[in-house]
Amino acid sequence: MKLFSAEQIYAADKFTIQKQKIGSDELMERAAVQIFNWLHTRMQGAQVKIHLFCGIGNNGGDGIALARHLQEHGYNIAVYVVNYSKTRSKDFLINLERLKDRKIWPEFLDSDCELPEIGKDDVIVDAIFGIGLNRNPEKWVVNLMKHLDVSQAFVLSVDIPSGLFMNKPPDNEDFVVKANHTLSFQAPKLVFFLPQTGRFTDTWEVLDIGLDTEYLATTKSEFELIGKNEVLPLYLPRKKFSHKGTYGHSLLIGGSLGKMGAVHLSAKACLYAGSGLVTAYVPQCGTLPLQTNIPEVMVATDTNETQISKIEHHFEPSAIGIGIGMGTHDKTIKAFSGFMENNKVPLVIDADGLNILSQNKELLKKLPAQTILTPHPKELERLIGKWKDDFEKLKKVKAFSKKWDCIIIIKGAHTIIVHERMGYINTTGNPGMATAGSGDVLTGIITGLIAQGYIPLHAAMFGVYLHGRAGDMAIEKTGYQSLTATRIIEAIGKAYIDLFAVPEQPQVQEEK
Ligand SMILES: NC(=O)C1=CN([C@@H]2O[C@H](COP(=O)(O)OP(=O)(O)OC[C@H]3O[C@@H](n4cnc5c(N)ncnc54)[C@H](O)[C@@H]3O)[C@@H](O)[C@H]2O)[C@H](O)CC1
Ligand SMILES: [K+]
Repeated sequence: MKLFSAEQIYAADKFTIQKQKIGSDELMERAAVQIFNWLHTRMQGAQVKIHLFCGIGNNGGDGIALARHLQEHGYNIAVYVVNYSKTRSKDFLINLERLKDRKIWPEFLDSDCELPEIGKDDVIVDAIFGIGLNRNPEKWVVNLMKHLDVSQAFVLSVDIPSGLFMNKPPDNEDFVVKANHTLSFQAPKLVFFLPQTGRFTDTWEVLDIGLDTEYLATTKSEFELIGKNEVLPLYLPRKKFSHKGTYGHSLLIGGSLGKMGAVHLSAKACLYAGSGLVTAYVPQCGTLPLQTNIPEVMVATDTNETQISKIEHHFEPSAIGIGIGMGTHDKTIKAFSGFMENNKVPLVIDADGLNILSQNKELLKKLPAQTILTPHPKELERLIGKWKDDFEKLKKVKAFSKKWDCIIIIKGAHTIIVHERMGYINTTGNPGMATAGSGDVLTGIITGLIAQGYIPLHAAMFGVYLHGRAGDMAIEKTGYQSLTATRIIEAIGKAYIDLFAVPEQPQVQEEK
C-alpha cells in the first residue's frame, strides 16, 4: 500500500473531482459519511456525549459535516469551531451553513474563551487540523489540546492527529493531539510509522473516500507499506523436481568466544527459511556446540580458537551473511577487510560486520552490488552519522543506499527497508521481538532467501515480513515477555503457511 505526501493527496483530490465530475464538497461528504458509519456501527445510537472540535479548513469541514449526520441520527453532540484563522475554506463554510439550516449552532472558541467541560467517558472528535498544517498552532490552541488530553475522554482523530505535520516532527509534543484512534482517508500517513511521530495515535485505520483508482495506481510514492498482499507475489514456490542444491548454499560467518549463540541462531533461521545447505564459518571454539546442536548445519573452522582471524571457504556459496557475534578484535578486522577485498558473493552484513565497516569506510567501495545492511539505530548512526529527526534519517539513508548501491534495513517497531529513493515499511512484528538474538534470526532468514534465488530487495522485504509474522505467531503461545529468538525461528514454518491461509468466512446458518 502506497503512502502519499500531502501534495500527492491534494493532487488526487483535484484529479478525482475533475474525472468524476463532482464538487469538492462531495469528497468531504464522503469523508464525513465514512466516519459517521464507523462511529454509528460502534455506538449504535448510545447517548454518550460526542464533542466535535472543528478547525476552519477542510479537516474542520469534515468534522462539521459529521456533526450533521450524527445529529440526524439522534446523537448527543456538542460542536465547537476552533477559530484559529479568519480564512475559512469554502467547503467548511458550505457545511457550516448546512449545519445552521438544521438549527445547530456551534460554539466558537478563540484565544480568550472558556474551555468546555469534557467528561472522561465522553468521546472527542478531533478535526482541528488535517494534512494542511503548515506552522505551529497558537498557544491557546495548544492549551485546548492539553485540555482534551487531561479530560481522558476517547479521542478519535479525523485523518491525522491535529498538530502533526506530514513531513517533519512537531517542535514540541504538546503541539499535537494525542489520539486513541485515527481514521485516515484513502491511505495511511508516513508519520504513523516513525518512532517520533507514530506515538501520537495508538491505532489507525484507513477509510476509502473513492479517490480515483487510476491516479492512486499510477502515482509513484516514496514509501510503501509491506503486508501480505505485497509479499505474496514475491514468494518463490518449491519445485517438485528439485534437490537441495536448487535452494542454494548459505554461508554464515561470525561468532567469537561467548557470542557463538548468534551464529547458532542465524544458521538455524537460515535453514528454517529454506536454504538448501547451510555452512557456518566460526572460530574453533564454535565447532562442537554447533555440530552438537544443529546437525543439519555444516561447520567450517577458523585456525583461531576464540575469534575469526582469516576467512577462507572452499566452495562457492550462493549467499553470505557476515558479522553476527563476530566481535571487533584486530585480527577479525583484518580478516573482514581481506574478505571484502575478494568477495563477489551476494552479502548480508550485520552487527560487528557493520561496526567494522563504519570504522573502515574505505571498505564501502568493496560492497558487492545490492548488499544488504541490517543496522539497529546505534549501528546506523555509526554508519551514516547523526540525524536531527526521523525524516532526516530517512533522507540520509536513501542517499547512502544510492551512493553505495546497497539496501539498508532500519530495524525498529516498523522496520524500514530503504532502497535508493524508496522506503518499504513493514507491518508485522511486535514489542516481544525486542529480545536478544532477534536480529541474528533476521540475518539468517534473509541470507537463506537470497541463497534460494530471491533478488536481494525481495529477500529483504520478504525476510523482514516473515520474521515479523513468525514473531507475531510465536507470541500467541509465549506472550511478549517470554518470546525468545529460538521461538521466532520455530514459528517461521507457521509464518510461511500463513501466507496462504484463507481468511475464515463467517458461518451462514442454513434455513430449516
Ligand atoms: N483526499 C482527502 O484526503 C480529503 C481530505 N479532506 C480533509 O481535508 C483536510 C485538509 O484540509 P486543508 O483545508 O487543506 O487543511 P487543514 O484543515 O489541515 O488546515 C486548515 C488551514 O489552516 C491553515 N493553517 C495551517 N496551519 C495553521 C496553524 N498552525 N495555525 C493557523 N492556521 C493554520 C492552513 O492554511 C490550512 O489551509 C484533510 O486532512 C482531510 O481531513 C477533505 O475533506 C476531503 C478530501
Ligand atoms: K485532525
